[in-house]
Amino acid sequence: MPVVLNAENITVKFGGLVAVNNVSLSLEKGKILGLIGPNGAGKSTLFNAITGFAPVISGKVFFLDKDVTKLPPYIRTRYGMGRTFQTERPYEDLTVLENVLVAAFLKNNKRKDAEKIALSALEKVGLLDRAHQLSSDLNLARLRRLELAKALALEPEILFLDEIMAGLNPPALKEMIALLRELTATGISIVMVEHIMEAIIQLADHVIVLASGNKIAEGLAIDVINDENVIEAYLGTD
Ligand SMILES: Nc1ncnc2c1ncn2[C@@H]1O[C@H](COP(=O)(O)OP(=O)(O)OP(=O)(O)O)[C@@H](O)[C@H]1O
Repeated sequence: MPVVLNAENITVKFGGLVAVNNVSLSLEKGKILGLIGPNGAGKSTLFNAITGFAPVISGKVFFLDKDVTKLPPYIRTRYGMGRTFQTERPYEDLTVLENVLVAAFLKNNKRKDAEKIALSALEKVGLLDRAHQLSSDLNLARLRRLELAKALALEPEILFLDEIMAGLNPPALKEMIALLRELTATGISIVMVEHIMEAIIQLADHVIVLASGNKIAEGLAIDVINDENVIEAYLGTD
C-alpha cells in the first residue's frame, strides 16, 4: 500500500517545554494509526503539528510526497488532510446540513455541488434523517458524527480524529468503530488520538505510544499495551 503520510523527526516546543521530541510516524493508505499515551504526553501537539495548527521547531511533514511542513492548515485541508477537534464546535443556530455545508463550501463554491457533497457526508455517517434539525438538538453521539461529516465534506485522503470516542456509551462506541471501518474500506486513512483502548485495539493497525513528548513504544495494539514501559508511563501519571 502506498504511504500517504510521513512525519519525520517532529519536535515542538512551548517556551522551555519540549512537548514533542523528535517523533516520526508514517501511515499507509486505508490504514489506521492510533496515537496513545497518558495525559500531557504530547499527542494533541503532535497531531496539531502534522495538521498545521502547531509550529514545528524541526522535522518535516510529507503528505502524498508533498512537503507540507510550512503550509497553513487550510491549504493542508484542501490537499486532503481532514480533521476533527476534541471539542465539538457546531454552529448551534444552523441545521445539521448547514453545518456540513459550511465545510463543503471550503472546497466547492457552487451551491449544488457543495450540497451534494454535504448530503453524501451526512449519509455516510448516518445523519441524513437529521439534516434539517438544528445541530443544538443533537445528542453527543450524533454531534460526534456531525464532526465526522464536516471533515468528510472536505473529501479527505486522511482523517485526523481527536478523541472522537470520548464519552460515548457502549452502543454508540460500537457504531463509531463500525463507521470508521467503513471509511477505511473506501481508502481513507486515519490517525486517531484516543484514550479508549477498546477502540484502539479493535481499529488500529499500528499504535504509537507517547510519554513526556517521546515515542516510548510502537507496534500492534496488543503488544504495546502489554509493554512494561508503557504500563509504567500510564501508572506514573495517575
Ligand atoms: N499551546 C500550548 N502552550 C503551552 N504548553 C502547551 C500548549 N499545548 C500543550 N502544551 C503542553 O504540552 C504538553 C503536551 O500537551 P498535549 O495536549 O499535546 O498532550 P496530550 O497527550 O494530548 O494530553 P491529553 O491526553 O490530556 O489531551 C503538556 O505539558 C501541555 O501542558
